[in-house]
This record gives sequence, structure tokens and C-alpha cells, in this order.
Amino acid sequence: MARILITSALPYINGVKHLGNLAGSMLPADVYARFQRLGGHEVLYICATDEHGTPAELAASEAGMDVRAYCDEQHEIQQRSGEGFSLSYDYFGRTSNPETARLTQHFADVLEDKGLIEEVLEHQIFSIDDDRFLPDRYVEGTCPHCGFERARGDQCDSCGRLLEPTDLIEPYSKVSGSKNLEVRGTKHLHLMQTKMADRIRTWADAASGWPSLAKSIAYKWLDEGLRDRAITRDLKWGVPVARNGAPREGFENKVFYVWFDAPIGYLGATAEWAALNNADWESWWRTDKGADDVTYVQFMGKDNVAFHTVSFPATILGSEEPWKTVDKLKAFNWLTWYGGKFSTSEQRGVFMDKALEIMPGDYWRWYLTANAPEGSDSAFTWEHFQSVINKDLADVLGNYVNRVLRFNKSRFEAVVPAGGTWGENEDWLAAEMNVRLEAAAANFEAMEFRKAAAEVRGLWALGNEYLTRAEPWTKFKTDPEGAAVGVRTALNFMAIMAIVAQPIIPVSARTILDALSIPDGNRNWPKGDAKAMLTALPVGLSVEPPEVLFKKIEEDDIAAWTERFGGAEQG
Ligand SMILES: Nc1ncnc2c1ncn2[C@@H]1O[C@H](COP(=O)(O)OP(=O)(O)OP(=O)(O)O)[C@@H](O)[C@H]1O
Ligand SMILES: [Zn+2]
Repeated sequence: MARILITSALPYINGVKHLGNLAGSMLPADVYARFQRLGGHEVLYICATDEHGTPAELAASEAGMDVRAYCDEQHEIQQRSGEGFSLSYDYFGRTSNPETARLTQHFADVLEDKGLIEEVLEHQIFSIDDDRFLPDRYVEGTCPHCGFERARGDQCDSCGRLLEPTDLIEPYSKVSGSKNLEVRGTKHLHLMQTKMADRIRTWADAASGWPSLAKSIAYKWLDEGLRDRAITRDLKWGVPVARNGAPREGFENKVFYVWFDAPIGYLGATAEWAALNNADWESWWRTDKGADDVTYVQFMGKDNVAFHTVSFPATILGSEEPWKTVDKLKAFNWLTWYGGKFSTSEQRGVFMDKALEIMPGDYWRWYLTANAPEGSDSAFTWEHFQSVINKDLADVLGNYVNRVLRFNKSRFEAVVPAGGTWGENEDWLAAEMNVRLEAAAANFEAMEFRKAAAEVRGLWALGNEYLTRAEPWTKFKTDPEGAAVGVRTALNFMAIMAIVAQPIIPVSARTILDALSIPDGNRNWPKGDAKAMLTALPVGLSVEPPEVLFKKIEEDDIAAWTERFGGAEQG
């Protein structure tokens, strides 16, 4: 039994997540966690909302709420939609919780002790009327490049150029609108990443569990040269800046910058989980405290790769403490909305809460796994969604389950029938099943999710092929014994079809396994002798057809959803 620590990129707190966020981080991590649990491994799947930073403060003020109250509410919403999609986090924490604050302050102390953090005098915009320094997004003004009048201090939304707040013409405070601003000197803490470049490169060279996409992003950053970077900001919302347990002098109105504390949230959330479960979190994270046998797997979209292969490692490796670093990393390309961008700020695309209003979580899970933006970007369209769901779930899997269970009910009194003998059709099924089970397991293990889904679908299709060969329907009148062995084998194989579907569509798989009265202890990944697996159900066991498993998506649905969410015209 292996110990596997899994984290998915932390969803940011400023609103409900869209299907792209789900497909590129939380869902694949969940599918992988579920697969590994089925293999009998000890899995810890940790996630948390990433709550600090200016976008959270600004979203709160737009909502007219106190930032903590806003984050409380948004965390709840994300927690609930995670449940709606059956995301099986062992713990869904928050970076605003005390454990993350404590660990952030710890890392800052240790890094400073190692000479990797320095105080640097920066020149920043101070708002006299607001009596505070304004971090970049709190200053707006006219873009010096294109003349756009509401350019932000970090970037112009009109021409896309990156800006410094001092570049803006006629700057004003986003807090009060005041133009009574001046440039003042103020001290910030900088993480001296330049001093870490060689160590990170050596560490990246040695990494074997990263795909080429992740390696190339890490090397691009390293080749372009790391820069020393501020890890503090002039905000109230965030982890207070401390030194050796006391507030740091001159930093009373500053907090740590979100990019520094967010990944520490993985550790903080694990510590929260442990406190609630009477467990030892360091046995998952510290190689000197039992974590040397842990395999740590991270999931994220491609824009987060550099943070996980360079920035966060700078913190971890810089501490020279025996923390676990990532072993396997899975990065995704973009799920697009009709070829364009899903966007939280522009509310473009389908968001997790709304998605659940129109279709159950399993439908989305299947679609987004079978079409994961893995080797390249992948475009969501309503038409594609309809065709995938109707074919794979309704026609291939749903139809098999309904046909076999209904026939069994009408002809064999809804119990696993006796009679007949194992023959060449069953030999054929057993041999094919072995090959496909192995391929499916290998692809789940390799985190090749499209291929894993294709193999699961292949197993479902195999069931239908077996029915075509065994023909229990036609045999029933002339050869009832032959029909009995066909139905009995088809019922046994149905259990296999559902067991392997559990990582991707856990709710539907459970419905099928419950209908077959498979005990919880027998739902692990199928291993061993194929004939034994295909004859496992006791004769006489009662098996009832479930209610309709999958509902087909109709043209009317597509029309209604396009009307409600938009579609092709927004691409
Ligand atoms: N369209 C997408 N396809 C795949 N993954 C995505 C997509 N958009 C974001 N992600 C990933 O989702 C995870 C969580 O993202 P986060 O909550 O930070 O939102 P984000 O990246 O700011 O997205 P947006 O800007 O669209 O709100 C990250 O790992 C990110 O890379
Ligand atoms: Zn501009």
C-alpha cells in the first residue's frame, strides 16, 4: 500500500469557479484520488480556497461586504459546489485560517535566517486622503500607451500592457477616488530568488515525474533568470508580517503577498485536516517525520506551473528543512468556451453552480474527463457535450444496464439466474476484459485521463459486444440455459463496468453497484482471475433495475442552454 498526497491548485475566492477551473485542477485530482483509493492505497486529497490578495478585497468591496464575511460566504459556495460535483477532498481548507498564517510566518523567519529575505526600500504611491499606501490594483489612471482612462496600476485592460502604478497619468485612488497622491518610500520584504536559481535548477533537473509541458515552463523561467520579488504588500487582509513571533517593526500595515502564502496553504490545510482528525500532518509533509514514503502529486492549469516548479520550491528548498516536494505534476492546457476564454471577470462560460442546475455532476465529470484539455486546448460546445453524453452515457452504458436488468426481471424474476455453462463467448469476454482492465489502470496511473476514459468506455462497449455474441434475448425460447449463462455473465460484467467507472462517474456507478447489491468491500479495482470475477455474483441474488440512469440531452435543451448561457456567438 502506497501513501499518496494529492493537491489541486487552490481555487481563488473571488466568485464561483467555471468549468475550466474544474477541468484543469480539481476534477482530475479527484479522479486520480478515487482511482488510487480503489487500488487500496492511503490517499490524502487536500484543497483549499485561496483567499488573500487585492482581487478578494476588491470583489468584497464591490459586493459591499467586509472581506472576511465575503470570503466566508464564497468559501461556503465553493464547498457546496464541490460536493455537487462529488469532489472527494479529504479536506477543503482556507488559506485565511490560522495554520497557514503560522506556517507562512515560519517560512519567512527561516528564509530570513538563511539570508534569503531582505528589507528593500520601495517607492510607492501613498494616498493622503486614505492615509495608506496603495498597492498596484488600488491605483487607476490613464494608460501612458493607449490613453485608456481606467487602466489599473498593474496592467491596462485596454492595450494589455503591464504597468507600474507610477506610469499612470492622472492617477487616482480606487479606494476613495482621491487624486491627492504622492510617491513615498516604504520598506518591503523581498525573497532573493536569484540566490536560489542554481538550487532550483538542480532540483528540476532531477525531477522525473513532470510532463514535458511542466519541464519546459520551469526551464523557460529559469533561463530567463529569476528575479528577487516582494513578498509583502500594503494591505490589511492577509497574513500579518511577523519576525520571530512578534509584529515586525515598520510592517504593522503590511501583510504577506498572496503568491507567497497561497501554496503554503497546502501545508496549512493539511494541518487543519490533521487537527480535526486526530492525525499527524507532518507525517505527510516532513521527510524526517514519516513522509519519505509519500508520493506527492500536484494538479493545475498551465498558468500555475511556474509557481509550483519555481516559486513555491524557492520557499521550500530555501528553508533547508526536510519538507516534501512535488514528485508528480500534472498540468493542463485550457478548456475553452467555443474556442474563446472562459472568464470569471466577464462571467463568460458555464459556472459550477449553474452547471449543476441543468445536469447532474456525473454528466459534467464524464464530459470533462473524456475531453480533458490534456495534450492541447479542448473546446467546450453544447453540441459536443450533447453528443458525448448521449452516446457514451445514455447509449453505451445506460442502455446496457437497462436492457440487461429489465430482461432479467421479466424472464428470471430479478434474481441472478442459475443454469447453463461457461462457454466460448465467456472465454472471449474474459480475455478481452483482462486486456482492457490493464490498459485502463495503466492510463489512470499515468494520469492520461482522456485515454483512461476511452478505456472505460471500451469496457462498456465490450459489454454490448458480449450481448451481441451471447444473444440471451433470442436464445431464451430455444435454449433457456444458454440465455441464463448469458444474463448471469452480463450481470457480473455490469459490476466490472460500474467499478471501473467509479473514479469518473461515482454517483451513477454507485447506483449500478447498489442495484447489483455489491457490498462496499467488493468495489475495489478489479484484480485477479477473470473467470472468478465474471462468476462472482451469487445465484439467486436479487438485482433490481434502477430508475433511468441517464437522461438524453435533447435539441430543446441545447436551445434553452444556448439562450441562457450563450454559445457560438461568444467564441
Ligand atoms: N480554462 C481553463 N482550463 C483549464 N484550467 C484552467 C482554466 N482556467 C483556469 N484554470 C486553472 O484552474 C485553477 C484554479 O484557477 P483560479 O481559481 O486561480 O482561477 P483563474 O486561473 O484566475 O481563472 P479565471 O481567470 O478564468 O478566473 C488553476 O490551476 C488554473 O490554472
Ligand atoms: Zn493601455
